[in-house]
Amino acid sequence: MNEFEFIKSIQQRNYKRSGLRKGIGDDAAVFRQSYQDTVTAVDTFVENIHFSRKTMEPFHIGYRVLAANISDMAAMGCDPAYYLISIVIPKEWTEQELHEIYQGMNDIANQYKLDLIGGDTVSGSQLVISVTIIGFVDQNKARYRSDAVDGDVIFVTGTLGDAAAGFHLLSEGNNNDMDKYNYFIQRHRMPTPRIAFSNALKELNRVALNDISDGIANEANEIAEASHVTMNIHYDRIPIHQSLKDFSAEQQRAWSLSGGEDFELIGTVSEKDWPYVLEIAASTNTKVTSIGYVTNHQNLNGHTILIENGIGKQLNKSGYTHLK
Ligand SMILES: Nc1ncnc2c1ncn2[C@@H]1O[C@H](COP(=O)(O)OP(=O)(O)OP(=O)(O)O)[C@@H](O)[C@H]1O
Ligand SMILES: Cc1ncc(C[n+]2csc(CCOP(=O)(O)O)c2C)c(N)n1
Ligand SMILES: [Mg+2]
Ligand SMILES: [Mg+2]
Ligand SMILES: [Mg+2]
Repeated sequence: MNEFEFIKSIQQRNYKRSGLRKGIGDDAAVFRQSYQDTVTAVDTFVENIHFSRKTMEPFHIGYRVLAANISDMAAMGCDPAYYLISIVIPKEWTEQELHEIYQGMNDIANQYKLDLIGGDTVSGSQLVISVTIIGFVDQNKARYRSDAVDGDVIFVTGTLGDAAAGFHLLSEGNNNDMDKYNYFIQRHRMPTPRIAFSNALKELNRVALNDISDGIANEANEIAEASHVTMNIHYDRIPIHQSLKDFSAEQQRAWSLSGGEDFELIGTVSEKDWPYVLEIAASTNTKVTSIGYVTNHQNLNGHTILIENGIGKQLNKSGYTHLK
């Protein structure tokens, strides 16, 4: 199959979004959206950095790369609508495997009602998939890392450390572990971006949000820096899955604080709005946990404090980083 046949084979027959004027098939895509703000992000997924043949089936590669991008849209409080795929394909990858990658993307795109509207296909020595995602949000309702203020409640969705546990099991586990801890493996391969929850918060005037791709130690600090506040987090309030307790205390700690790739949300809201957040959590079937509070401490602003046994210590960025 040549490049052009490949593009034809991955093209959607019908588009879901009414604003689309031109999808795949011209020099660029065209969409129209007159009254909302447009939100866009790009993330890249590289063989042996983000996944390996051992950790992911082709279907999961597609699913996971789009999930990461949808999660950034959740972190912005916006509704994702369109995506473009740039793919570098090594010759070792079969036609069948490539289609499975696209089936993975298609699966999650259908769940979140996204249209694939363009991309680029080239050959190369390593599988690299880059996704550009485009979404829409009501004017002035995009959620920024810079919106946390003194007195806010800090919350997270879901449980943390699941994806890192899954990655550990896929890399080092035996067959028994794979069955017993299938939940963690699924969470690594097929994360759940929290779009319904974050979009349902749109009635609130102010929410600070960030998604947890590198680990809460990173993302809490990103909010602290952007908002010039101190983030205070109780270690024993960080929600973990019951089965994570089967692992050592060191593993639980490393995975829940800096494992990354959970694609949960960390956010802050005023104390007054916290009961409303809990209502939205219930109505969108999303686990949400309060893990601490925001303060304004002149010399600690821009930092995160982790409180354990009543003692607070600075929690430095410790998650995954691509450049040393
Ligand atoms: N090479 C680059 N050129 C221009 N802007 C960049 C580049 N890399 C990152 N950015 C920008 O820096 C900011 C932070 O990017 P970062 O990738 O850390 O966020 P993220 O996508 O939420 O994290 P993750 O990649 O872990 O999902 C974003 O505004 C992003 O667009
Ligand atoms: C084969 C393999 N090796 C290592 C990891 C771990 N890993 C890779 S990138 C990343 C952080 C998010 O990256 P980004 O900032 O690009 O979103 C983490 C925790 C993996 N998933 N697969
Ligand atoms: Mg991202
Ligand atoms: Mg990024
Ligand atoms: Mg992000």
